[in-house]
Amino acid sequence: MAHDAQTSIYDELYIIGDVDRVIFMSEDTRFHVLRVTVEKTNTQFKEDAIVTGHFHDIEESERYKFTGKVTQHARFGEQFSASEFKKEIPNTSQGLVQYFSSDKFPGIGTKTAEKIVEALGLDALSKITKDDNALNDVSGLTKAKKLQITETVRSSNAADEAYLLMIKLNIEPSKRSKIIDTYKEDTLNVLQNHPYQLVSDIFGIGFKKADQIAINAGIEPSDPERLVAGVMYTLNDEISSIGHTYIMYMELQDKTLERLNNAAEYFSQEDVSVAVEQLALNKKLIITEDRVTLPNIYYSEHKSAEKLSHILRDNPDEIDLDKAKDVIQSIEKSLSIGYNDNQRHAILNALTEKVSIITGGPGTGKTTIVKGIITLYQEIFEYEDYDSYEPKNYPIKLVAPTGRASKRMADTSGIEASTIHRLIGWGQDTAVDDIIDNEIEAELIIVDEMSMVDTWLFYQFMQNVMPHTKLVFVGDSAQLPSVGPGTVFKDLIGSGVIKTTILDTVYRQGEGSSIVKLAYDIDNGVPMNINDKFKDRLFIPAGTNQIAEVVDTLVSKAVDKGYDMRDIQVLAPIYRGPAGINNLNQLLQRILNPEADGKKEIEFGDKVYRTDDKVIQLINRTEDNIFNGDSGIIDNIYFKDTDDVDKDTLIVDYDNVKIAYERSDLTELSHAYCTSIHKAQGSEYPIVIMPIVSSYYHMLMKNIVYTGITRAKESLIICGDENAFYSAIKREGIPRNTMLQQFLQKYCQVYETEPAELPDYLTEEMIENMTVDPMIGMDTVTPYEFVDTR
Ligand SMILES: Nc1ncnc2c1ncn2[C@@H]1O[C@H](COP(=O)(O)OP(=O)(O)OP(=O)(O)O)[C@@H](O)[C@H]1O
Repeated sequence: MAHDAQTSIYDELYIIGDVDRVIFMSEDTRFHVLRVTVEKTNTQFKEDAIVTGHFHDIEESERYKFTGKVTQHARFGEQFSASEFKKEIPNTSQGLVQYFSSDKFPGIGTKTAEKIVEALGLDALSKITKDDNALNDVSGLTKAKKLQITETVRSSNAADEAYLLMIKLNIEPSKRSKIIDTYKEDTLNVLQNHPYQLVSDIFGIGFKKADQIAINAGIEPSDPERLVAGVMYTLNDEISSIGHTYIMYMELQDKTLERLNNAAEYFSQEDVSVAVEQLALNKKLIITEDRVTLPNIYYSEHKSAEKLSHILRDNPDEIDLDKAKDVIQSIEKSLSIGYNDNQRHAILNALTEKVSIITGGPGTGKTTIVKGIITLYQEIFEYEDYDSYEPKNYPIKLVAPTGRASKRMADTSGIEASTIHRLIGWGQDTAVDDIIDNEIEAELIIVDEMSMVDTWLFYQFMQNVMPHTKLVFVGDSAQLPSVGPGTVFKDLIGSGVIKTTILDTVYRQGEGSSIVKLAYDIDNGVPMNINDKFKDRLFIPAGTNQIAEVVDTLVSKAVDKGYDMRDIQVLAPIYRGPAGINNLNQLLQRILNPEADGKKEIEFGDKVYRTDDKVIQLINRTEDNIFNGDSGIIDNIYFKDTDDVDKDTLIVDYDNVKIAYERSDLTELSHAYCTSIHKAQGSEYPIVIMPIVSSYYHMLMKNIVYTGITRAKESLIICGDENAFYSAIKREGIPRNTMLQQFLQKYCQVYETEPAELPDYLTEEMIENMTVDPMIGMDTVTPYEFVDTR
């Protein structure tokens, strides 16, 4: 059915027909499956046809012309897949009467419809569209009715026209409806005259797309709206792709000009300055000295520092230190270990300081210290038996930024732990930029995996901490920074205003782990030979094109030896290419969960999900307590045609919690045989297989390799190119510009006499009314994944 460019216009396949029934419609993407009674066609469909496609507004009983191609569906046979559709304007009296008496025009019956057609003739619709007074010739219509008919005809025309234009402009189907719903009758005007508005109003339409639309609409590249959108886009891009919380004014100017002046000098430095100042006046961005940032980010860093300084200012209650030391001794006895001095200080700091920090690499005793802190609090403050409390009333709260990390905390401590989101009540109805107001009742909050906490999440957390609550932040500052902007953990440590314990004695090495030693050597820049053999780690040389084969062999062997697929995790830093996550997932699915009788399958995009597949959740699903990066197993798939369900449904089992996904939710899932190192942060696996090849070039960085390695508990296999490995461990990530450290120092030094203040225009209301996405850390896209690796 393919047509070449010269003949396609003549050969274009079409069906003109009446829509009998809308069999399926996805609210999200507006993908429709229709049964159509064929009136006229140049295809093989004689009486009726199943027509599929993305349509904005299809009405049953209406006549449309669909253009597209004939496709073969695996289960349902031949269908017509439409790329364009257009309402057929009724061109007979009877058709027009039917149209005016349809549900579209409530209160108009056949008689009135006949009068309209009689008075205006066959071009009634075009007359009504063009002439406000067209309906005056029709007797018996009230003024209100005339207005209603005119508006309905015009908005229906405008929506159809806008929809057709969007198809021509190559705007994705899922965005088309959002655009029409946002701008309504103004859609055409926005698309033709103000396309740069889409960048800030429609999530997922970036500057490049708006630029293309503008070119097609004949808008000059020197248009002032293009400049304003370019500045905002550049600022957002720097923040989301690198993780900065601000960018230098000069850099913003240069980068904006670089982006906008590609073929000619459309704008000067001065033009950019004027646009930046105007945006600042309109409170779309904040300029402080020579820095520029987004209001919500500036506000988050400011407010977090202010709140921390308030908490730090209060002196904690007097503590019986002798008793505390005795309790620590008894903990040591019960655990059969002797805490080292650093560890002991870390435990005591949790009691004597309002806020304290514990940072250390794997195996340095962070978990063991957290256990000690909990017992110490229980003994000193004589808490009742844990089981006698409702978990939400227990005075100690354990939290982490991911579901998996919080589950680990609960497992190792024996008391309930939750995600930060859950603790503060960030739920289903919470929009991304809502400010949460939900004070946490607690005497002590311990936050683990702090390196994963970004600026916005930290702000949301801090605002809900009560002034008397003590805080302990635990993490490994050598790990990857948060996905969202900022380096919160490093800034808290760097500020010097919070008592920090750096743990540097590794205990897991004593248990014979060379994986931990490798991680430390990488962090400390110790020379090494990756080819050295150890019982728990291995390096296998391979080129990019051999990675799939090597991974195949390794995984097949592990499965033969009886390992479960949940024990083996392949980690890669990029999605595309032969050694990318997507390709490795396809391969691993074939090995670990092949097609088989009795296994149900559902196709979605270019993926096939099968029962027993290992999958990963890609965004936070707070209402179900399932988070970005959680992985589970497909438990079952139900089809509406054969099972007793309204919609096709896929059930994923996350450690015995079963979550249902409808088709439209499947964008939230991916296969998890191979995942990105970013998504594996906060998780640990018995066996990690980590390819490192030169084609990962942009992602070959020390903290990425370090984070991947430290996910392995028992065995680590690195396969790839040793030079790629050595260059990666020498390369630091791009440093992030942040302000939290500085704000914290400023607040803590001046607090007693001269509290620093937010600019008075920067209020919570303003943040709530912002249109800029705050890029919260749990987004599906990581800063590094923006990098084009081809
Ligand atoms: N002072 C100590 N003396 C002896 N063993 C210790 C000491 N501190 C910790 N350990 C042991 O070292 C091992 C690692 O400790 P722990 O799990 O607390 O480290 P961690 O920093 O939480 O590691 P990871 O981040 O990898 O989970 C445990 O087996 C623990 O019992």
